Order: sequence, then C-alpha cells, then structure tokens
Amino acid sequence: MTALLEVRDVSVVFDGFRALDGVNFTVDNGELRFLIGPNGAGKTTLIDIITGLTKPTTGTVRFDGAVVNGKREHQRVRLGIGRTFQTSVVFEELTVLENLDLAASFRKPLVSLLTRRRGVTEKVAQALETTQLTDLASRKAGVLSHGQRQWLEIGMLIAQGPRLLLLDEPVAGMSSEERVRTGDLLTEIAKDHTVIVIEHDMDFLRRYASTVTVLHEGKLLIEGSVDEVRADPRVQEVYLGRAREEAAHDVVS
Ligand SMILES: Nc1ncnc2c1ncn2[C@@H]1O[C@H](COP(=O)(O)OP(=O)(O)OP(=O)(O)O)[C@@H](O)[C@H]1O
Repeated sequence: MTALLEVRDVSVVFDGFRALDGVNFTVDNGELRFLIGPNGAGKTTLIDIITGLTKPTTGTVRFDGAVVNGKREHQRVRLGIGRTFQTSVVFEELTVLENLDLAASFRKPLVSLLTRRRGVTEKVAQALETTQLTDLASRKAGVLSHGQRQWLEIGMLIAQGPRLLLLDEPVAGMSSEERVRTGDLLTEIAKDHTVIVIEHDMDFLRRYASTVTVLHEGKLLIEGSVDEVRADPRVQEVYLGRAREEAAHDVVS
C-alpha cells in the first residue's frame, strides 16, 4: 500500500498554545482510519491542517506524494481532499437531488452551471445509490431527519469525487439504527476512497474500525487496532482519568 496522506512533524501554535505538537500521521490509499481523543486533543486541528483551513506552524502535509502546505482550501478540494463539518452545509430549500447536483458541479466552469442540464449525472446517481437516498431524491432537504441529512452531506461529498474524505463525528446525535446504517455506508465508501473519521463512540469503533489513531494534548498517543488501543494503559488513563475528573466535578458542583 502507498501513503495517500503524510503529515510530518506538524505543530500548530495558536497564541503560544500548542494545539498540535510534532504530529506524524500517515494514511494509506484505501484505508478507513478512525481518529479519537478527548476534548481539545487536536483532532479538528489535524483535519484543518489537512484541508488547508489552518496552516501548520511547522511541518509538512503531503497528499499523493506532493507537499500541499502552500495550497489553499479550494485548491486542496480540487486535488481530491473533501470534508464534512459538524455544522450542516445543505441547502434546505433545495431537494436532495438538487443539493447533490450542486455539489457535483463545483469543479465545472461557471458557464456549464448556468446551462440547464437534463437528467442525472453519473456521479449524482452514484451518490444517491451509495447513500440509499434514491427514494428521497425529490424531497426538500429541510424536511429530512437528522440521519438522512447526514447521509445527504456524505453524498454531497462523494458527488464531488474526492479521493480522501474527512468526516467529523458523522454519527453524533444518531439513533442506534442510523449508526449501523452510517457504519455500513462508511465501509461501502471506503471500498473506493480513503476515509478518515473523527469518532468517539467505542461501540461504533469496535464494530467498524480497523486502525485507530489516538491524539492527546496535541500529540499522537498511539496507533493500532481497536483492541490494542483499548488495552493501552495510557489510553485508559486519558479516558478514565477524564471520567474520574468529571465525576469528581459532578460531586463537588
Ligand atoms: N483558532 C484557535 N485559536 C486558539 N485556540 C484554538 C483554536 N482552534 C483550536 N484551539 C485550541 O486547540 C486545542 C485543540 O482543539 P481541537 O478543536 O483541535 O480539539 P478536538 O480534539 O477536535 O476537540 P473536540 O473533541 O472538543 O472537538 C483546544 O484546546 C482548542 O481550544
């Protein structure tokens, strides 16, 4: 396997605070990688330096072998780096199909966006099928359930044809049924994409993750299988220590 993404010795300093501290993080082509860590560990900052939203203070980010440090967000999207945000980006007044169509059109010149097209492009049809939203294609996005909206956002990402998908807590707020469907969807997407998912839910990880990367206080703590990570005393301390602190706080407050 070859590395699609290579983050080398990356540090990010915000006003003297080290959000990331010498992080090395490599993801191979075709991997479904999970990223975990307690609040403030640096997970979102790591995603931000991959997408170009934040510039690393030191270190390099390579995508498909080329350094992308100097590239801006939209240039990285064009290279094939796509992300979802914790906050929704769907247009509520547009239908599922229209949202997907718009997302799929983003790389085209403006003139083709202004030309009315008939029918559904292959990419959009593929995104509808993968996310199993075909039956809801003509439904306005504003009336979708939370889970359906998340799948639409993932579909919008797929419709853009990225090689690397970065998903920030895709199952947050979902029912257990929706979680299963999302896990299956991620597994399906990972068959022909590379996927990095920020997720906290251990049950979800146990079911769907192969390799997990744990961040803590801006550093990479451990990388391994779910079992290896769960058995690691440092990980237990980070999570259990945190739970103990919170329990103590609950008692005194
Ligand atoms: N723009 C910023 N300016 C200053 N500090 C920031 C900025 N962005 C993030 N931080 C700080 O960097 C640290 C890491 O934040 P980050 O959002 O990456 O953590 P996280 O692991 O994604 O946490 P969470 O699970 O809470 O989302 C936090 O302490 C946060 O307050």
